[in-house]
Amino acid sequence: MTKLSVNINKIATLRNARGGDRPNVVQAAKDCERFGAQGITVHPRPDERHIRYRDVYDLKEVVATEFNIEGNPTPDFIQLVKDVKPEQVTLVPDAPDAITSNAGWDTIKHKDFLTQTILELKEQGIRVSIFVDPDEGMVEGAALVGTDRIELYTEAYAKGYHSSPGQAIAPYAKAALKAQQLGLGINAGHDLDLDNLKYLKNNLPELAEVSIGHALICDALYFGLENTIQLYLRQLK
Ligand SMILES: CC(=O)[C@@H](O)[C@H](O)COP(=O)(O)O
Ligand SMILES: NCC(=O)COP(=O)(O)O
Repeated sequence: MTKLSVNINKIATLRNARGGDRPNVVQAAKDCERFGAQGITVHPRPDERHIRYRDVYDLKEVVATEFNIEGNPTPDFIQLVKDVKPEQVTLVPDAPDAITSNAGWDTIKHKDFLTQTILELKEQGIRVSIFVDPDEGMVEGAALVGTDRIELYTEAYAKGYHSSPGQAIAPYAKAALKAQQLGLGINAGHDLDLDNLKYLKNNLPELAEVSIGHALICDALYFGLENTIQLYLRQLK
């Protein structure tokens, strides 16, 4: 079974546009769960342009499914994660000024940093995942730094899917097989949508979880949040 974790960053983007509390991020998380989401993902960024650190503390009080916090492991982020103790943290090497996540970890170059950080978080009883490109060498490096899971960065897959699905999925299938052989759990995310999700799922049999935000919230404008979550869940059957 592949779990759907809804990334609610874009709900916070909308709220922040007016400075009030509409839409309410905590209520949105509860509703996503009520509508079938099996997890809630947030990716607080240092400028708090969408999810704020305060939201993460508030969400911890209500999220009843799997809470996944993604982000660059700066000292502030590490402290937040240690305070909140989510079920899963996903480490992402995004620059503070990046519009969105734009690369996976170089697990060889950052081996010492990742090893130490992952150990620190695992000691808190938190499952750790790291964001990686679909590259077998990077997956081997991920196994060496002690992570529980990897999250395959799917932007390249999403970009290539329409012109050549087979070509787009090939490196992901290889990377996933390598991860499976090394005993790593496999998550995936970034730019997944109603068009490309089923093919990804069908080709990565061990896929434990997808986190989806941007496209899902856009779809919800047209189909409503409940229907949209059901549509995504259907792609994962
Ligand atoms: C790691 C990843 O792919 C997502 O967390 C994505 O970066 C969402 O972040 P934004 O909502 O800031 O684009
Ligand atoms: N980890 C990926 C994520 O949380 C959502 O990414 P996107 O669907 O907003 O591109």
